[in-house]
Amino acid sequence: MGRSIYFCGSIQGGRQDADLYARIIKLLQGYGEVLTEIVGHAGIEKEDMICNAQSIYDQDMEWLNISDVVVAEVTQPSHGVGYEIGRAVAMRKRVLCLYRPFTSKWLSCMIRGAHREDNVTVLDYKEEDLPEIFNDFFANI
Ligand SMILES: O=c1[nH]c(=O)n([C@H]2C[C@H](O)[C@@H](COP(=O)(O)O)O2)cc1CO
Repeated sequence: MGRSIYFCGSIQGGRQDADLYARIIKLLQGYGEVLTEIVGHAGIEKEDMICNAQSIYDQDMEWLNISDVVVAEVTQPSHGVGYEIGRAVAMRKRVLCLYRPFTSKWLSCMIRGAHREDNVTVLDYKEEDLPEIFNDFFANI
């Protein structure tokens, strides 16, 4: 164990999948410490109103830096999630992007096209597949 996991999910991009993020975070906590647990909290977008964007950015970049692995739910498009993935790739982090294809959302080619054998994995998934996906993914990290 002892891994630090940076989980990315849409906040200002739309909170339609917030409950799913909370369930994913719970599963991920079986594999390490999730630094960005707050992404699954109900009411976070309202909390943000009273917070400072720069301090959130600075904290998140620090967490991204120290993380061992990045897991992103990318179905709901989000500037912040796309930015975090781009920075994580530049830092040569191991990145897992999870996309649910059976929705009306299309995945950006800047995410789909980032898939590489060695460090970036982009997977189409259904929620019921997650335990097996995480078991396989974390077996090598
Ligand atoms: O309050 C916040 N706290 C925070 O950690 N984030 C980070 C984590 C999420 O993975 C990502 C979401 O970006 P966005 O808000 O553009 O959808 O940005 C984003 C916000 C709000 O933009």
